[in-house]
Amino acid sequence: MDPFQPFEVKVPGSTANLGSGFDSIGMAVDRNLRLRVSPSERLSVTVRGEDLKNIMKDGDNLILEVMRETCLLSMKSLPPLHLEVESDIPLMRGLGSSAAAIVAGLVAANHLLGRPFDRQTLFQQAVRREGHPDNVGASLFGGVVISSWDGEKAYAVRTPVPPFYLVAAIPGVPLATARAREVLPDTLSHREAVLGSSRANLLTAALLTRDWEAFRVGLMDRFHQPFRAPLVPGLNRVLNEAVEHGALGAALSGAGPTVVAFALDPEPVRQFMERVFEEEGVPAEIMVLRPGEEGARVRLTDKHDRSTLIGNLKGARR
Ligand SMILES: Nc1ncnc2c1ncn2[C@@H]1O[C@H](COP(=O)(O)OP(=O)(O)OP(=O)(O)O)[C@@H](O)[C@H]1O
Ligand SMILES: N[C@@H](CCO)C(=O)O
Repeated sequence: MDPFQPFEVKVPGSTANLGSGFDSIGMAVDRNLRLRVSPSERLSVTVRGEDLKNIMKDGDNLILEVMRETCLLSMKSLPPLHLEVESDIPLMRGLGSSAAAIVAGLVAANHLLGRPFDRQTLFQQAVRREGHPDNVGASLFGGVVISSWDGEKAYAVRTPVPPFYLVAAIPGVPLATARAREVLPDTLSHREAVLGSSRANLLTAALLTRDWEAFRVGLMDRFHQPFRAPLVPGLNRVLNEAVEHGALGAALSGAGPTVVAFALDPEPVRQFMERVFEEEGVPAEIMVLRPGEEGARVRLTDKHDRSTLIGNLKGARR
């Protein structure tokens, strides 16, 4: 591989499902993972933040794994390089941290390889790696992405960003997606499936037309939230009461435990969410977010850009 100029990949986090759009609808949010890549004599990784340090396994991590796999698709191996990872996407909270890491690894490796893969190909790879298309679609393309995956091929349509805020209650305790998927049933009755899919159809139309009454109803999910509610204190109260406090509606964000309400005026909803989680005795950070317009981006950088990160983790595997 040719010597390369240092670069940065910026990838947004995301909220997936939006209630009834289970494993299909994702929306980018204004929280980002930044991956800086520069030439080096040996492979090393620097991360910022305790959360990220804790997920390094023997100096290895998901981003590196994906970069290696992507290089192998081109029959190349990863050159020695230095990676710096910084992220304000909370880990294992339902805001798409794993999808952002996967997309960052794919986009970075593709850049190093001279961009042999187009975005559609990267999307297919990302979906395969994540196991569902909603978060990775939003992280890669930005905006609201509606997709479908049959286990072999994924289809995605990017739609315009809605004008609302997201009020997110992010509990202090993580919930792994794998755990939150274990509680889902293997089958649903035909009646339930028809109701669930009609809600998702309504949700899609409402997002496109900004019909907020249809949006409220469309958010009401039959596919996952009823089964995950016992794992997420505060969820049912927010789902049932947020509208009375000015929200357009509410949903579990991704696999949780973050609960998100959508609002044109976020302040009354923020106060309501703060109260709910306090009364439930669940420490949670309440954040007001905006949908993210931009998907993953590469920017060439210089040495100066790389001086801000701390915490060198040595011994990354080659
Ligand atoms: N910046 C990162 N670098 C390396 N690995 C990461 C990074 N962010 C997340 N991961 C990996 O993703 C895992 C979290 O994935 P998980 O699907 O459980 O949570 P999430 O993606 O935050 O939530 P959700 O999928 O519900 O939005 C972490 O344990 C770690 O292995
Ligand atoms: N659609 C996924 C998103 C979380 O990664 C789920 O709800 O399990």
